[in-house]
Amino acid sequence: MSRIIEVANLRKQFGRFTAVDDLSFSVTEGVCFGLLGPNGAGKTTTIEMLEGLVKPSRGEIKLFGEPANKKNRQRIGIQFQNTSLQDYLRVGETLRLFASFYAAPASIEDIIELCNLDDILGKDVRMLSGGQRQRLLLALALVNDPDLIFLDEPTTGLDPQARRNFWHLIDAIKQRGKTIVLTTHYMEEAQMLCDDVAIMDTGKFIARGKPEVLLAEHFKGMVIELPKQNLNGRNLTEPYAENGDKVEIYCEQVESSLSRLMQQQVPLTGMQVKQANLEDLFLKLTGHGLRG
Ligand SMILES: Nc1ncnc2c1ncn2[C@@H]1O[C@H](COP(=O)(O)OP(=O)(O)OP(=O)(O)O)[C@@H](O)[C@H]1O
Repeated sequence: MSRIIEVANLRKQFGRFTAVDDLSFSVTEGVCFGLLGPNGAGKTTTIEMLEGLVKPSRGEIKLFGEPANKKNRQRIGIQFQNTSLQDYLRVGETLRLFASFYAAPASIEDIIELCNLDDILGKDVRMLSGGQRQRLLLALALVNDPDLIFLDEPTTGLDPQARRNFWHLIDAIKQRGKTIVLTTHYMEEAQMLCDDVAIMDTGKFIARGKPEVLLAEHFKGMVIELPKQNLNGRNLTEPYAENGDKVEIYCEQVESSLSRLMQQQVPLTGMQVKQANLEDLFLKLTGHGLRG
């Protein structure tokens, strides 16, 4: 499989502040690559440099095997966090307007079907629900039949059902062999959709790889989650991290960890035992939770 994106020593400074700090990575064809991290980690700045919207302070970007340029950027589609749509236009008219910007647009009918827009084609874009608007923005990102698609926090603000519906759409796009770069701070979303992830914090990658491989590398067993107040000042013998009003205890064997907790007379009310996910990995690597 060829490398669709290759980045070497990419950096972005805003004045003296380093938003993206010397990233080097590549993304293979047909992969859904997730850039994950909390607010301010540098995800948007990174993809905006790849998209050509922000000039890097340093570093090299290759797209489709060549230095990024106007021509190979025509092969990308972008769904921005916020896109202004033309008031008073309907969904169908908006799609046709965007398609008219390109010499060889994709089939509009195909995109309507893929993005499930049939029922809302006649709807004024100002009247769309959050989920409908995101579906339209995704359709607009596909209108030039791109080989590489950037989705910047596509499901932020959507309710859980709309988010799940959107995941199905992204899956359908993946089935067509397109390469996707997605930013998100929903680790569950990344785990569902991404074949390859980079977890970002303060402008750097702190982990990179397939979600299941990263989790297997960093967690040998299960995670016990307890309300922090249950510890009541006790120091645990198990390795653990604090996450807001909870603590996460990393255990290789649940039974022996539970009996040690009971020996220490830690109350187990409100306890949950769970499989570690990417959110737990972020906490383990940084010592702080994703949502501060
Ligand atoms: N034009 C700018 N001028 C100064 N600082 C900026 C500018 N753009 C971004 N930053 C800063 O760079 C850092 C990274 O921002 P960025 O938007 O890339 O993060 P992010 O991970 O995408 O966060 P979010 O999830 O909130 O979108 C932040 O601290 C942000 O305030």
